[in-house]
Amino acid sequence: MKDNMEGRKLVDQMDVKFQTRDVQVYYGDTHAIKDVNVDILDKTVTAFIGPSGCGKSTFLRSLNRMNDTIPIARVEGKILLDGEDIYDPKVDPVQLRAKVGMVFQKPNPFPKSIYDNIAYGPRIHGLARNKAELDDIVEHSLRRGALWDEVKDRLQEPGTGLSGGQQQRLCIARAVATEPEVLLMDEPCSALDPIATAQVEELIDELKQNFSVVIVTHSMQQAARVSQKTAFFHLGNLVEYGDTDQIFTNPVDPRTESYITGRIG
Ligand SMILES: Nc1ncnc2c1ncn2[C@@H]1O[C@H](COP(=O)(O)OP(=O)(O)OP(=O)(O)O)[C@@H](O)[C@H]1O
Repeated sequence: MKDNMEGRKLVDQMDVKFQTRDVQVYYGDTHAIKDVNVDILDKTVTAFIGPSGCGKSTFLRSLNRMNDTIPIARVEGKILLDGEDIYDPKVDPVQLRAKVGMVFQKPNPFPKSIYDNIAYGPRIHGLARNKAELDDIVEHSLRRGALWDEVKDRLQEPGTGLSGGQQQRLCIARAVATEPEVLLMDEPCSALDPIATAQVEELIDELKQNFSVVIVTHSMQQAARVSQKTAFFHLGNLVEYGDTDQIFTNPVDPRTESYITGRIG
């Protein structure tokens, strides 16, 4: 991987959320992720870009062990979150996913009320001692999801009755309700119209004040708008990682340049 470290200030260890070292992911005999070494920063939006099938989602899912749910998937190498190996047998994947939340391509609210969509995670993780505390978490999370004003008078209505963009903000609010440290987003706007996309992008910009956000996107415009760091993947390799401005204006690797200028992908 060509990492343009020259001139870049040395990153303080405190700023690093994930360190990945020599990460490989296999699906049976398919080697989907090859030797990926990257540091993902706190309070930063990192975009994963690259042509279809290059491994963006696979690598994203390895960061909260969602690949564990795919029987033929195998992860090798080290993935450290705040210095702790997330694949250590002592780590409970359910607790890990509360710390490393995920938002998917298609909004997927539970078939429950708006309130219960948010309250579900805090209830199972015992984050509220009583109803008043749970109410506070629900309100705070919906505010963080930029949805509170639109739903505060209908919290008992089904989450599935909201518009697509509102459902996606509900899913983001649900993910933040368990007080995660990282939010993984796999093409979170691909099912949304331009107005809902703009709202979610604005929200991502706010979320980075409190979280490390990693977003997979097919839209280079979106990567350029929302992220400060960009990682370009190609055929399972992390080809280039650096400041988003630099990746889009002055890529080091010819494969990155071909992709951003539309010659591959
Ligand atoms: N569940 C799975 N079982 C077997 N192979 C898989 C599975 N998921 C992904 N793959 C393979 O792993 C490789 C990487 O796929 P992945 O979905 O991570 O790429 P991607 O860059 O996210 O693609 P896209 O942009 O199209 O979503 C591909 O060759 C894909 O066919």
